[in-house]
Amino acid sequence: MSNIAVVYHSGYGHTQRVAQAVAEGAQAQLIAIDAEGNLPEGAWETLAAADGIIFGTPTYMGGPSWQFKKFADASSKAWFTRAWQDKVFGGFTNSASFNGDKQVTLIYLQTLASQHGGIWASLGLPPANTKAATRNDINNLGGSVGALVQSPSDASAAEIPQGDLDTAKLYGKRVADIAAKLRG
Ligand SMILES: Cc1cc2nc3c(=O)[nH]c(=O)nc-3n(C[C@H](O)[C@H](O)[C@H](O)COP(=O)(O)O)c2cc1C
Repeated sequence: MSNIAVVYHSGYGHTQRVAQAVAEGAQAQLIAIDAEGNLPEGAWETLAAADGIIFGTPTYMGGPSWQFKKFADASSKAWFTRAWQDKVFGGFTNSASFNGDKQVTLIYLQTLASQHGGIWASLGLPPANTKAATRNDINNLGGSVGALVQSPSDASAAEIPQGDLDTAKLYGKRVADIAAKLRG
């Protein structure tokens, strides 16, 4: 059993639902970045104590939300002290379009983890990309770096495709399992 924290921002609730799925898979603690880009009381300590950290943000204008970026910049304090060195990291993003430039966001999250000296966990799931594939399948969006989720622009958080949520949950479990193995 490992100790994982999922730290995420969500402007309108879609990414929050994804974060809950990831946290369920990882048996993780959820930390919400608020609308001002700040963390709740005690969250930096929780992150410092975690074996693994999973980042989550919607893709806004081809990158992370500014609130997530504010958190990332504030993490430079942890960077200075190498507080997150050798932790396991993962990341997920959610956006309205199938592509929507989500990959740019994931690469940003991977880079942030690498700046901190982290060990990045890939998605580790094959794509469902045959003619028979549906949005209920695991990894129908065909990601590899982290978990991708598509919420149609007119869909509520309750209408996120089940396959993407299941993918997010499996990814959370993968990050937790890797962290447990590394902890020994
Ligand atoms: C300011 C803004 C920028 C957005 N930019 C993109 C984008 O670059 N690509 C995309 O596919 N969707 C984009 N969207 C759609 C959001 O990613 C989508 O609505 C997502 O589900 C929002 O997640 P949230 O409810 O957690 O905030 C954008 C939405 C907003 C509000």
